[in-house]
Parts: sequence; structure tokens; C-alpha cells
Amino acid sequence: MKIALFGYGKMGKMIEQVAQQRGHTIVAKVDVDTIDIDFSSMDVAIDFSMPDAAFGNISNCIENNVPIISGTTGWLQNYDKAIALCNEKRGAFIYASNFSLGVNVFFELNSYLAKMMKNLEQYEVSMEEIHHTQKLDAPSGTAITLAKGVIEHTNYEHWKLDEGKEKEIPITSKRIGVTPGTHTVVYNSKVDTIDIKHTAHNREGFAHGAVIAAEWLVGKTGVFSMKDVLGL
Ligand SMILES: NC(=O)C1=CN([C@@H]2O[C@H](COP(=O)(O)OP(=O)(O)OC[C@H]3O[C@@H](n4cnc5c(N)ncnc54)[C@H](O)[C@@H]3O)[C@@H](O)[C@H]2O)C=CC1
Ligand SMILES: O=C(O)C1=N[C@H](C(=O)O)C[C@H](O)C1
Repeated sequence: MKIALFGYGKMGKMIEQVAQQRGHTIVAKVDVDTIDIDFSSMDVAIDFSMPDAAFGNISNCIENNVPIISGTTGWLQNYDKAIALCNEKRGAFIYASNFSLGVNVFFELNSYLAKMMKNLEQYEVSMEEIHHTQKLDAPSGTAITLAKGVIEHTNYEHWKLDEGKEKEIPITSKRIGVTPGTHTVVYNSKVDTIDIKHTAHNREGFAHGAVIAAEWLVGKTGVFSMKDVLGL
């Protein structure tokens, strides 16, 4: 496949390596100062850029009939507009807050646990995410997806950074060294604690999942998720 990278930072470079190992060719590396973009050269685009750049990149690809995967976090205020554009143009689009296969299994585990905890009111839920100090957004996109998974299946209604009020899930964001991404969901009662945790050891898992998603998306029309890609 001919892949275009939108964002050639830490993730763009890791995706380049994984894509080449899987026999793909990188035909464009679009970054902040790129002027000319030849959309006709691409089978698929993979965007890992920045919160204020992602929606523009996604829209550009959809307008130019290029299937697009985005892993950029912190741009979801424009998510509904991206979906509407994709449907209008009969494009192909996948967004995931986390492309790692392990985290996508963790999302399912989180939903299953939340369903079981729904009526156990003695437990209070909270979340913690730890990332490297260069991360721009907080809480992480993954923590937001986890919070939405709990909200969908319990009486919690919102999430909140740090302290939460009643019906709010408190999320603590820590920025430590070069941590690739650690997420913990905690149910605490007076007598015990249940916690589930996912720890990324490096960025390879995110890149691998993004390339798998790109391979899956080519030739399809519509808006999809990693659940569709992995058949979860
Ligand atoms: N969904 C997932 O699995 C994962 C998501 N991420 C997210 O991906 C994004 C990128 O992460 P990193 O590569 O670690 O960041 P990074 O800061 O290393 O790289 C971002 C790159 O985007 C470039 N950029 C800025 N404006 C641009 C524009 N208009 N068009 C194209 N490129 C532009 C920057 O110059 C930089 O090279 C972040 O939002 C991060 O949260 C990161 C890892 C996994
Ligand atoms: O910025 C990162 O690095 C990561 N961002 C994603 C997020 O916000 O959840 C995914 C992963 O945890 C790494």
C-alpha cells in the first residue's frame, strides 16, 4: 500500500518503520511546513499530528477521496463535523484514541467490569493516566474513552480532571519522563479495591494497530472504529 503520514513526529516515525516492515511504501510525510500535497499518490493516510491540526488533515483527505486513519487526540470538539463530512463525501475514516490491540481489549474489559459494578454503590470509580512530559492534552484520549465506557454502563454521568463531584469520574493526569502511556481504572470501597491497568512498554503497539487499521480500511466506505477492525 502507498501510505501518507500526516505528522512526522514520534508516532509518524514509528509508523514508518512498522509500515515498511509490513511491505508498505511511505509516499508522503506531511508535517507543519508542508506546502504541496499530492493526494493522488496515496492509497491511505495516517494522521498522528497535533490537536489543532488533525481536523484540517482529516477534512483534506476526505475531500480528496483518500481513506484516513487518525490517532491524534484532543480534537474531538470537531469529531461530529468529521463524521458528517465523511458521510456526505462517501469517504472512509477511522478515529481511535488508542490503536494498540491490548488497549482495545482493555476497553472491552473496562465495559464488562462497569456493567458488573453498576449496582454496587459502595464502590467509587476513578482513573489515572500517566504519559511523557511532551504530551499536549489532558486527560489522555484513552482515559476519555475509558470514562465514556464507564458512563455508558453505570450511573456516572460525566468525567472531570482531578476531583469529581457526585456522578463525576475523577481522572488524574500525570506527566512523568518518557512514559509511553499507562492507564488505570480503580473501583474503591471501604473494604477493598479492584483495579485494572494497561501499560504500554513503547510506541510500537500504537503504530502496529494503526497500520493494521489502514490495511483494513482501504476499499471500504464509511466511518469505522477499532472494534470493527478487530471484530471485538
Ligand atoms: N491513538 C493512538 O494510538 C495514539 C495517539 N497519539 C496521539 O498522536 C498525536 C501525535 O503524537 P506524537 O507523534 O507523540 O507527537 P509529536 O509531537 O512527536 O508529533 C506530532 C507531529 O505533528 C506535526 N504537525 C503539527 N502540525 C501539523 C499539521 N498541520 N500537519 C501535519 N503535521 C503537523 C508536528 O510538527 C510534529 O512533527 C498526539 O495527539 C498523541 O496524543 C500518540 C500515540 C498513540
Ligand atoms: O500522546 C501520547 O503519547 C499518547 N496519546 C494517546 C492518548 O491520549 O490516549 C494514546 C497513548 O496513550 C499515547
